[in-house]
Amino acid sequence: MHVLVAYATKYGATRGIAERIAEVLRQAGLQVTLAEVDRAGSPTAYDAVVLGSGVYAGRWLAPAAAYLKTHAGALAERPTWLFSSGPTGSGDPVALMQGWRFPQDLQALAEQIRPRDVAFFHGAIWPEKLNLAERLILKALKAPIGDFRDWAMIEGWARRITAALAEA
Ligand SMILES: Cc1cc2nc3c(=O)[nH]c(=O)nc-3n(C[C@H](O)[C@H](O)[C@H](O)COP(=O)(O)O)c2cc1C
Repeated sequence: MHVLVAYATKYGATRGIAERIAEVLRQAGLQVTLAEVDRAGSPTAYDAVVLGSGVYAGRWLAPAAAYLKTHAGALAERPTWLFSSGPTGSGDPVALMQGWRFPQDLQALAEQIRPRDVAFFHGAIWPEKLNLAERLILKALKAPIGDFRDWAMIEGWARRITAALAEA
């Protein structure tokens, strides 16, 4: 079973999450290709796909959104899992983002693809990497600064993927 773990990242937080997911899948004996989404190629080369993106102003990064649009048909034909990396701060990510779970503009596509699950993980913000506009936005929003990625939550989700694929 060959699984693609593809991601879009601006500052590396989502890459780290994708790497951890890939590690858990490999430990379970799956063949895994880990790739930035614009280098991932078609989903038709894989038996299953895990696709994730960092969230900016409520939207996925453009390369991840484009991949979902371009390959919706192929993704619908194979087990697909989607995840977003976003909120900083402790507590449930959906509660932290006032009920937000997945980009509004991609919801119809996601319904078409029928992913096995759609996860929303805590993200990470490294202020020194941000441009001035981004720093000002985060200051105005009073967003907590730091690495809030919840590795136990991420690994648990990845283990559920391995369990589902073992049944497939
Ligand atoms: C300017 C800016 C806007 C952001 N907007 C959102 C948002 O709307 N929703 C959210 O959950 N997280 C938001 N975040 C947090 C990022 O999604 C989070 O830091 C994520 O882990 C970044 O992933 P990346 O480093 O892979 O790009 C924002 C961060 C920045 C810097």
